[in-house]
Amino acid sequence: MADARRSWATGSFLQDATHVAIETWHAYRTPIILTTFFVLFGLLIYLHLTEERGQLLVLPKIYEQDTKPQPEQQLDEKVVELPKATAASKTNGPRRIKGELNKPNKTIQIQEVSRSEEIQVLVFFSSITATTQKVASEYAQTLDKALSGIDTTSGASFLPIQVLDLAEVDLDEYFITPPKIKGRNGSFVDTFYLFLIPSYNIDTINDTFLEHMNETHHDFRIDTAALAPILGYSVFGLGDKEGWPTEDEGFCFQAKEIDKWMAKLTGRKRAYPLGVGDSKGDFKERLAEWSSGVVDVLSLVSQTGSLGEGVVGSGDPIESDDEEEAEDDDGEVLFDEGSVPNMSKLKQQGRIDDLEDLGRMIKKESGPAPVAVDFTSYGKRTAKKAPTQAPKEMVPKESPTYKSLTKQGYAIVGSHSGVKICRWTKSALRGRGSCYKFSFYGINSHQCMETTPSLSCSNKCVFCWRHGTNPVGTNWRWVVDPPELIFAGVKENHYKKIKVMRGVPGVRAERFAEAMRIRHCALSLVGEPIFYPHINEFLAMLHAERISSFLVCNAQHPDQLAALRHVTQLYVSIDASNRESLRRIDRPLHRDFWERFQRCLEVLRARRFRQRTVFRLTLVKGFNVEDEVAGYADLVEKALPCFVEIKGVTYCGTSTSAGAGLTMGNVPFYHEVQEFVTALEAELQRRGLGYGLAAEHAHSCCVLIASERFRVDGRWHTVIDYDKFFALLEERGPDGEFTPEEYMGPATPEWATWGNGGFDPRDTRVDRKGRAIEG
Ligand SMILES: Cc1cc2nc3c(=O)[nH]c(=O)nc-3n(C[C@H](O)[C@H](O)[C@H](O)COP(=O)(O)O)c2cc1C
Ligand code: SF4
Repeated sequence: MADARRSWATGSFLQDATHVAIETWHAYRTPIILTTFFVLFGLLIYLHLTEERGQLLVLPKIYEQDTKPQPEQQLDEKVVELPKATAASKTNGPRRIKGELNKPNKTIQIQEVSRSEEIQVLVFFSSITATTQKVASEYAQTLDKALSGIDTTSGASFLPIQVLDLAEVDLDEYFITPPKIKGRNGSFVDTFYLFLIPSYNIDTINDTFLEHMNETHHDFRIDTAALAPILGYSVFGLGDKEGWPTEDEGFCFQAKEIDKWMAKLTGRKRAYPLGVGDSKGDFKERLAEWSSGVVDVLSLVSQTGSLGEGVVGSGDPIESDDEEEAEDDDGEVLFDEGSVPNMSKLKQQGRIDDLEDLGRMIKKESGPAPVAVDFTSYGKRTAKKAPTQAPKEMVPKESPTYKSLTKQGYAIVGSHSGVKICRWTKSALRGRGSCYKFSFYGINSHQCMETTPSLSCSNKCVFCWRHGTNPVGTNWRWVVDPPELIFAGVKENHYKKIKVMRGVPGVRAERFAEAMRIRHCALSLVGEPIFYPHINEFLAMLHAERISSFLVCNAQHPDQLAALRHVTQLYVSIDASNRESLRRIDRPLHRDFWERFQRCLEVLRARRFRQRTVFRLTLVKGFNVEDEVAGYADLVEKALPCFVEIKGVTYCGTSTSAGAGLTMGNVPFYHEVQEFVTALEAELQRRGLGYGLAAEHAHSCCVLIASERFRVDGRWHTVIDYDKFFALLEERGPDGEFTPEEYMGPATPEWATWGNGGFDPRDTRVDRKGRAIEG
C-alpha cells in the first residue's frame, strides 16, 4: 500500500514538472533559443582564437620555379612531399616545396631543394704511364689553395679535395648515385666532380669507366640522369699531339666521351667546358686556363648552390648536338617586310618633325660634336612648323619592335643600339669553323662582337634580315644615347651571351676563355651604324680597348662617310650596279639615293690610301647578278676599293620574304657565285685596274677580290696586322695619315686562297645535324 502511494506521488510530481516545463517553454522559447545560439557562437570564437596553429600547407607555385636544375634535383621525383626538417638543411624551419618543370619528360616535377653547408670536390683521374697521376695530385693542391681563397662566409665551404684513381675506386659507389659523404658537422655534403683523363686507343680503365657510364645510363632500373644531384662537373683531357695531332685523329677523344656521358648522367650539369692539353706541349697553360674557369664556377656554386647563367639543363635546343643552324647572322638573310611602314605612310608622317627634334636633341647632348646628319630628303616638308613634343626613343621597351628584336635574340642597349651573338661566334666556340673574316682577315669569330649603335636605317633592302620591324628614317629623329652607355652596354650583353654558351656541348675551354676578351667589333648587325651621331666617339672607345672595327654602311650618307675617322676596315654595301636595280633591291627612302650612292663612291676613292675600303656585293639571283658585271666593274673603276667581297644572299624563308618577291630561287649556288666573280675579275683585268681573285670561303658562299696593292712577291696579303693598326692609331691619331698597306698582315693562309675552299683546318665541318662532313 505504502509502495502504491509512493508511486502515485512520484507520478503526480512528474506530471506537474512536465506541465511546468511546457508552460515555461511556451512563455520563454524565443529568448531561450537566442541565448543558446549566442553562447555557442561565443564558445566557437573562443576555441578558434585560443587553438594552437598547425602548419599551413601550400601547393607549390610552379610559375615561380627556377627552371635550372637545383643541387639536390631528383629527376624521377614525382610526389609532393610534405615539409620536414633535415639535419642537412640550412635552416631549422620547414623546408620549402618547389615545383619544377622537367622539360625532357614534359611533365611537371615537384622537388625539394636544400643546400648543404659544405661541398666536397672530387678529382677523378686515370693514368697508365703515371703522367696524369702526378698532374692530378699537384692540381689538387693548387685547387685546394684556390678554394681556400674563396670567401665562403655567406655560402657553403669546401672540404679538402679528394683525389680518386678511377682504377681503384668502386665505380658503383660514385657513378650510380652520388656518394653519401659526411661533412665536418656529420651531415651529408654536396659533391662536385672534376676529371683529369688521358686518352688511350688501347684497352684501359677508361674503357671500363665509359662502359660503366653507358650501362648506368641505359639501365632501366636506374634513373637515366642518376648523377643529377651533384652540383656540377667538368672534364680536362690530356693527349699527345705528336701521335694524334687533331681531334679528328683522336686527340683527347676519351675525355670528350666522358664529358658527353657525364652530361647525360647529370642532366647536363656541365659546369665548365671541356679543356684539352698536349702532355708534351701546352697542357700546363691549358690546365691553368681551365682551372681558373672551374674556380670561378665553384665560387659561384658555393654562394648560390647553382651553376649560374647558362643553358645547363634547360633543355634548350642550343644544347643539343643536333642543334639546327640558326639563320645566318651576318646581314645576309632575306627581308621580312611585315610591319615596316610604307612609303606613303612615311610621307604622311612628314620629316620636318624629325629635323627639329634632332636640333633640340643635339643641343641637349654635351661632349664632342656629332657627325653631321642629312637634312635633304623631303624638300618642302622641311619648312614645317616646329613640333612641341620631345624626341622619342627609337626602340622603346614596350614597343613591338623591342619585343620582336629580343625574341630574335638581340639585346637592346639604351634606346637605339643592339648586340647579338652571331652564329659563327657560337660555331667557333665549338670548334666548328669561323666565318669568312677569319679566312680573309684573321678575325677570330669567337672574339668578335656584332653590334650596331643604330637599329634604324634609311633603306628597306629586300634581303635584309631584320624581319621588317626596325624603324626606318632618312634623318636621326630620336633620343641620342651617349656612346659610353652604348659601349658599356653592348660589351656587358655580349659577355652575358657568351657565358650562356658555357654548358653547351662541344664548347672548347680554350676558346671560351679567349672569348671573354672581345678583339673585334663588326658594326654590321641591323640598321645603319654611321647614322648614329656619335659614331666617331664610339669607334674611339673600341680602339682604346684595342678592339678592331669593321664598319658596314649603306652608301646613303656621304657626309657622315666623309666625316668618319679611321676604322680598321670600311665597307660600303654595293647592292646593285645601276639606278633602277638599286631602287628595286635597296628600296631606299632617300629620293636622291643614286646621287648619294655616287657621292659615297667618290668619298671612298678619295679615302682609298687612308682607309682599308671594301665593296660588299650581295648577289641576289634575278635582282642584281645577271648582265651586271660591266656595271659593277664601272663602280669599282670609280671608287678603286682595296677589296671587293662578293657573297651569295642567304634565305631566311619567312612568309613575308616572299612578299618582297624573293624565294629560294633567288639564292645563288656557289658555282654561280664563282662564275660571277671570275667574270668580274676578267672584266677588271681587261680594264687594267689591277685586281685579282685572292681568297674564298666556300662554306659561306663568299669570295674576295683584292687590289694588287695587297699582293707582295706573288702572294696575297689580305690578313690584317691588328697590333700595327693600333700602334699607328696611337702614334698618329684617329685622323692621322697612314695607309692600309702599313698595317697589312702576313700572307693569306694557303688553305684560304682562291681554289682551296677556305675552311679553317683547325676546325671540323659539320652538317645541320652536327655530324662531321667528310672531305
Ligand atoms: C698506347 C698509347 C695510346 C695512346 N692513345 C692516344 C690517343 O688515342 N689520343 C691521344 O690524344 N693520346 C693518346 N696517347 C697519349 C697519352 O694520352 C698521353 O701520353 C697521356 O699524357 C698519358 O697519360 P698517363 O701517363 O697518365 O697515362 C696514347 C699513349 C699511348 C702510350
Ligand atoms: S665578322 Fe663577327 S659578326 Fe660577322 S660573321 Fe664573323 S664572327 Fe660573326
